[in-house]
Amino acid sequence: MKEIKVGLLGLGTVGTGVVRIVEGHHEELYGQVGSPIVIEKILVQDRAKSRSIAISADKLTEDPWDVINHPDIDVIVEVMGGVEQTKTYILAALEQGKHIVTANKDLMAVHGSEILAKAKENGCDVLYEASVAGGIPIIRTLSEGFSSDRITKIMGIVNGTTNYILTKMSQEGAAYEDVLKEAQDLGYAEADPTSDVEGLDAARKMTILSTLGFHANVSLEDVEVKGISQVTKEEILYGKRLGYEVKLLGIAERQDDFISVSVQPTMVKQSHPLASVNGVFNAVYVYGEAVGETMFYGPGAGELPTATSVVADLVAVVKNLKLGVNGQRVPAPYKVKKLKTDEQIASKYFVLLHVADKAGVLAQITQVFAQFEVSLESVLQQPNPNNPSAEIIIITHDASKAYMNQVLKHFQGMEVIDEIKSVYRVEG
Ligand SMILES: NC(=O)C1=CN([C@@H]2O[C@H](COP(=O)(O)OP(=O)(O)OC[C@H]3O[C@@H](n4cnc5c(N)ncnc54)[C@H](OP(=O)(O)O)[C@@H]3O)[C@@H](O)[C@H]2O)C=CC1
Ligand SMILES: N[C@@H](CC=O)C(=O)O
Repeated sequence: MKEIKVGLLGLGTVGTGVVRIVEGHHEELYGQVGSPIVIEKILVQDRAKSRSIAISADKLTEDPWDVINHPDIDVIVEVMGGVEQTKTYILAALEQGKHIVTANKDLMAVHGSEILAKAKENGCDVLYEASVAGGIPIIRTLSEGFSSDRITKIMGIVNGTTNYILTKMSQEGAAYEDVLKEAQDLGYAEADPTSDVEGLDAARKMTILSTLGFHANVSLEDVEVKGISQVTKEEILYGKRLGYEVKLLGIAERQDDFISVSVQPTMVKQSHPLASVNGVFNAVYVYGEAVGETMFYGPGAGELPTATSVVADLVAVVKNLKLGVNGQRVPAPYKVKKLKTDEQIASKYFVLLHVADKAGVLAQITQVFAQFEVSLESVLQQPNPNNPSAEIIIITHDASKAYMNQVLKHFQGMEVIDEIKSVYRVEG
């Protein structure tokens, strides 16, 4: 019946949600773990800042060591963000035998293996469910639910901010900057939203998911990343007219033992379930050799959805404490990582070209695709509404990335092509 004392690092969007759930769902938590869970001490940057919840002043501290070195605290919940300083705190806490729950994908994507090794050394849990796809329990799903299967593909929308922006641009014709500001005000965006819009946040999450799904140590450098800052309203409209929605997709694929991981704006066919995942919602497709196709859907960011996952991890740590089995389920990648070459990566492509509006141009262009063995699914030529050139929109069949790059390189030297306007991967 001993109280479980928790130290909280951070009382921002997620930290506030954690306090609300620990206090508001007291009965549910007590019922499951058989002990009261109490938030003992909270690290903030500024104790004087006004807060949206009532917190007694003596719980707040600006000194991290008040929390980390607190003798009665069993579990540290890290929801302050940041990488190097945060890593120092977490390693110090683990050395003292304290268990860690974190929502920090930046930290886990870069230093996850070192932190998990330290946890193992000290018999501690490190759980990080909230670090990917906010309220969707995708980490537990991959590491436990699919532990019997061989995962071949993980594909999804794993950043709420960019999905919110793309949805508003697509459905309301909203301007990129205005919607980004809204996402920040709603607490979805990272402290530096560049990591959302440039795809880095999604890349960190895909690093975590592919490491778990493929049992190989995938690092951030292995992920090819492109964000949404260059996506235009025009491209979104073109996509719509042809039956596609632009989504920022994380795609991790495995064939035999070779893997590829990328984050890129993708034209998703409107009939594909990912095309109708809108706003701050995330969705992750997991393909397993045995299970086939599965999809997990839910809110990807925000105070209470994210805190739900954080507190679920806290419950898991406390259950392990009661059973005396902490630190015994640290996932360790056991496969040697082998990355696919560009020749091995295949997908369909959407290509929008501005070309000279004269006879024979289309034939010259399709000839280049044929030369590099890229076959075409559809070709549309129309006058460019803004100038005397013509627009050609091509959707290819599956083509290797290497051949597609050759095609694009060839286009750069062709007089009849004014501009390669857009190139997108296509899914669905
Ligand atoms: N927001 C979301 O929807 C999601 C966020 N995450 C992750 O959760 C973590 C927290 O995010 P979020 O709640 O949005 O962040 P916020 O910026 O809203 O909150 C950060 C909190 O940490 C405190 N803090 C930050 N740096 C320091 C420091 N150096 N020393 C002491 N206190 C510090 C701040 O103090 P003060 O209040 O005094 O400023 C604040 O309370 C991040 O790792 C983020 O990536 C994961 C999933 C979803
Ligand atoms: N900034 C992130 C927050 C959750 O991880 C997002 O928008 O998804």
